[in-house]
Amino acid sequence: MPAPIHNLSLENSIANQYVAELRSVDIQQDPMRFRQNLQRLGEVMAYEISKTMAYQAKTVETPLGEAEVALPIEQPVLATILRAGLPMHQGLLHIFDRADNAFVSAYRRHHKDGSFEINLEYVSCPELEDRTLIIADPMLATGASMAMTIEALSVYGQARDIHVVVAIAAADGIEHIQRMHPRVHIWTGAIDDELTAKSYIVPGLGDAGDLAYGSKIQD
Ligand SMILES: O=P(O)(O)OC[C@H]1O[C@H](OP(=O)(O)OP(=O)(O)O)[C@H](O)[C@@H]1O
Ligand SMILES: O=c1cc[nH]c(=O)[nH]1
Ligand SMILES: [Mg+2]
Repeated sequence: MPAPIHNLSLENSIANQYVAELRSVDIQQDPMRFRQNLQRLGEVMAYEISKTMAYQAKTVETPLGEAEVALPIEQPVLATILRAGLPMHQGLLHIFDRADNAFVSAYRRHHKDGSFEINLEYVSCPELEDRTLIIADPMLATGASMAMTIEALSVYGQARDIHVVVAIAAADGIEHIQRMHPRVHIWTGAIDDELTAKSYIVPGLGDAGDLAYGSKIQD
């Protein structure tokens, strides 16, 4: 049995407004708002994931006495995939403000026939053994970039829990991750059914990296 999918669109919450604005062809003309909506979604997801973590009772001294509070036992490792993952990563880091961080560069290298392969070139990662790992990337299309990232990070130790956080997941991408990495929890703002011939999510939102940071020369 693969780990459960957490689809935020199944419940009414403000997260649905952030996803709607990310998708909107008009609102996404404002790159600052696009990045901010990704960041806000990262913050919401971090809050949801924080409910699944382990806590321990601690005593906090106030100016007037002592308060009993349940505090997280550990800080997670927050990982992201350049470029498009950066704003969601920042949102996660706002909430898990003492987290360690990992960065991976992965991008699609396109061939003339329309096919592409994922190029994974740069990895920077702390020790992962027995830790909670949260990997953010707004788009889970075929799932190839995320699956390669999980494999690349596994070299740094076996994380106890792995959470993948995305704004929009394609059904194909979810299937790929569940097949390759069944232990991984997927948190998504929405699930879309289709991919184009070039593996863009439909209706999706377009190219998240370009919308956040501008177009790039295709490799
Ligand atoms: O599930 P997949 O089929 O692998 O596609 C998803 C990947 O595509 C996008 O990155 P992209 O390669 O466009 O790089 P960018 O962030 O530099 O735009 C996105 O941010 C994911 O990393
Ligand atoms: O729909 C998609 C698929 C991959 N990358 C994106 O930015 N959007
Ligand atoms: Mg892109």
